[in-house]
Amino acid sequence: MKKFLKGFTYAFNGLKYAAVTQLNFRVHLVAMLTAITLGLYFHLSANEWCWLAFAIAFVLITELLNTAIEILVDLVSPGYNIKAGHIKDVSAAAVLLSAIFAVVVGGIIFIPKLFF
Ligand SMILES: Nc1ncnc2c1ncn2[C@@H]1O[C@H](COP(=O)(O)OP(=O)(O)OP(=O)(O)O)[C@@H](O)[C@H]1O
Repeated sequence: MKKFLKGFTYAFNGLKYAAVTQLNFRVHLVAMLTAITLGLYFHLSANEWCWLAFAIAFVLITELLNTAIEILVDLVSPGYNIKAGHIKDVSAAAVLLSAIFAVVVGGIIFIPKLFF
């Protein structure tokens, strides 16, 4: 049980590290809070909450994995290496795609409620 709880501590340390060191992660957290606030205000349906929760989790998870990959690349390849650059670029592209997906989901849910 102690070991199980320690696993949570490590995971929270990872979240804290990402929040402290990564501006993008903080931006995503603010976007998440904004989306949740709007969701509460507009009384979203269960289906809409599911899509929103999925989009939010998807972005945060890809950002966390991107951060882990950046750290790993810097660890194994501290100097300039074209492949290290490609790895970071591809990893960043995954975050970009997930963010576009979240914007599309947010748009589908909120644009009709905000403007029509
Ligand atoms: N070791 C390297 N060798 C070659 N190119 C690199 C290397 N490290 C970074 N790059 C290039 O520079 C870009 C930015 O890298 P960097 O590590 O600053 O990422 P970042 O997303 O700005 O990270 P952070 O969120 O820590 O600021 C990468 O996407 C990659 O194209």
